[in-house]
Formats: sequence, C-alpha cells, structure tokens
Amino acid sequence: MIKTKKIAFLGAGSMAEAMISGMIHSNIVPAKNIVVTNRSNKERLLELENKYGVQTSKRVDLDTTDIDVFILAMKPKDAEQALSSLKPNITKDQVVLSVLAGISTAFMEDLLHEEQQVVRVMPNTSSMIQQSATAISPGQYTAMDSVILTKELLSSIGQVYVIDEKQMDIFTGIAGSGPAYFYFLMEHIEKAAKEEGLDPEVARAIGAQTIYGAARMMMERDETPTELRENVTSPNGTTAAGLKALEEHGGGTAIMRAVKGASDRSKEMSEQLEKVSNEA
Ligand SMILES: NC(=O)C1=CN([C@@H]2O[C@H](COP(=O)(O)OP(=O)(O)OC[C@H]3O[C@@H](n4cnc5c(N)ncnc54)[C@H](O)[C@@H]3O)[C@@H](O)[C@H]2O)C=CC1
Ligand SMILES: O=C(O)[C@@H]1CCC=N1
Repeated sequence: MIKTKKIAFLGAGSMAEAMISGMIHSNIVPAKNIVVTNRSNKERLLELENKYGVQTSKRVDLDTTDIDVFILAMKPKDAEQALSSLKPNITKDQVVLSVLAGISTAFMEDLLHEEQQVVRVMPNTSSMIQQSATAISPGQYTAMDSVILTKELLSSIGQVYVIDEKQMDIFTGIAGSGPAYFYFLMEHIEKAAKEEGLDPEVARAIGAQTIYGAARMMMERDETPTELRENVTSPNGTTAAGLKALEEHGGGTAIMRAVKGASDRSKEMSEQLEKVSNEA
C-alpha cells in the first residue's frame, strides 16, 4: 500500500534528510514518490535531489493535490505560518504529520480544517540508518487507516511506538534528544582515552562497539539493566571503581537531569507556542 503513496516534506533540514535517507534505503518508499520542499534554498534541494533521487520544489510551487502524506519538518517557530499557508491547499482527508518538538495535535487541528487528520511524530536522527525510536500520537480526527499508514511509513526509519500524547515530552527527553547524550558520552570517552595515550579514533571504535553491545544485551536478553550492570561488576574490581567515580561525580543524577531537562523544555515549548498563537 505504501509504495503508491505520495509523501511531501515541508522543510529540508537535518531531520528531514535523516528521514528521507532511511525511507529510501528501506526500499519501502520509492524515491520518485517523495517530494522535498523548503522556502528558498535551491542549493539544498539540489543536494537532496542528487543524493537521494527525490523530487524537489520550492514550498510555494508544490502541487499538493496528489499528496497523501505531508511531513512538517521546519523549526517549531515556523509551524504556525507553515500550517496556515498549507490549509487552503489541502483537504481534511490528507494526512499531516509533524515531527516538530512541542507542537501538539490540538495546535495543528486549530490551524487546519475542521476534522483534519493529523499525527504528531517524534523521530530521532538515527532515522538516517533506519534505527530511529519513533513515537506517534494521532489527533482526534485521524482514521485508523491513517494511523496504520503512518506506522507503516515510519517503520521504514526504525521502530515505531504509538503513545498517548501526554507522554510525548518524556519520549522526546529519552529518544528525540537521546542520541546526543550518547554522542556526548563518547566525546568524553575519547578525551579520557587521549589523556591515557590511546588514539581517539581507536577509542571511538572501541567505545561505539561497547555501547552497541550493551544496547543489544538490553534488547535481546531477559535481564534488567541492574542485573546486567551487576554481572559486569566484580567485587573491588575495575568496574566498581569506575561506577564509584561516576556516582561521586553525580553521573546518575546528571543522566536523570538531562532526560527531565529535555522533557521539561518540550513542555515549555508547547506552552510558549500555544500562548503566542492565542495572543495572535
Ligand atoms: N534534529 C533532530 O534531532 C530532531 C528534530 N526534530 C524536529 O525537526 C524539526 C526540524 O529540525 P532540523 O531539521 O534540525 O531543522 P533545520 O533548521 O535543519 O531545518 C528546517 C527546514 O525547514 C525549512 N522551512 C522553514 N519554514 C518552512 C515552510 N513554511 N515550508 C517549508 N519549509 C520550511 C527551512 O528552510 C529548513 O530547510 C524541528 O521542529 C525539530 O523540533 C524532531 C526530532 C529530532
Ligand atoms: O533539540 C530539539 O529541539 C530537537 C527535538 C528533539 C531533538 N532535537
């Protein structure tokens, strides 16, 4: 079913590219059925055209009539203008997905047609290699068929979880922003390795394999993270020393604060955007 659907990206930045890459490489969505738009940066569109074989056009020149799914991928601050200018060119039965942090389905519904089909989506940049953890929350008028279509489409970029919209902020704190925490962790592993005389590039390969192995253990073994951690930790051994240093320097608290900080910011962005839109 998905092979015949036409998908339009409104926004051609890093998140749009990550999704396009995942979709094309999955072979679920043919490149000729994807059209990518932005406001004015022609070079960027040409770059995506050459890299992925997708169609491109300036947003204002997009023929919206035969598009089945729109994917909003601009910055949250540009959402209101983008939704308002989309409304006259679509019907309520076309499905509008948004990957914008802090933009609620209610916000989208308010700016589009009565009973518009909308879905809030939170992917992450691992979409690029089809390894995103992506959440979706359908709006109140979205038909079950459209939810199934959305799930099928986004399964091309990784695992898809249908969640209650109230959980979207914490999902964003864990998965939307999450890759950055692991990159930050790696930056510090490389720093420590360098100080000990190990080539940072070698350290990166070793560290990445270690993170990948630990992730697969959590996914494939029927053991909790606590059990898995305890299995690594010999009494008075090296791991115990590492974990003690981590705790002494607030490692556990820092991780919790990071997740909650991102989640709180997602909530705050929703509140600010809704306030601005109510004042307008
Ligand atoms: N970067 C990430 O890891 C993630 C980003 N997101 C969300 O994705 C969205 C985009 O993020 P990035 O790709 O990092 O931003 P970006 O700044 O790289 O790209 C934004 C794009 O939107 C275009 N644009 C602005 N207004 C437009 C309009 N009316 N019509 C068509 N195109 C328009 C810009 O020209 C640009 O191509 C944000 O809302 C963010 O919350 C969600 C999950 C993860
Ligand atoms: O930093 C941000 O706001 C976006 C949303 C999740 C990841 N990047």
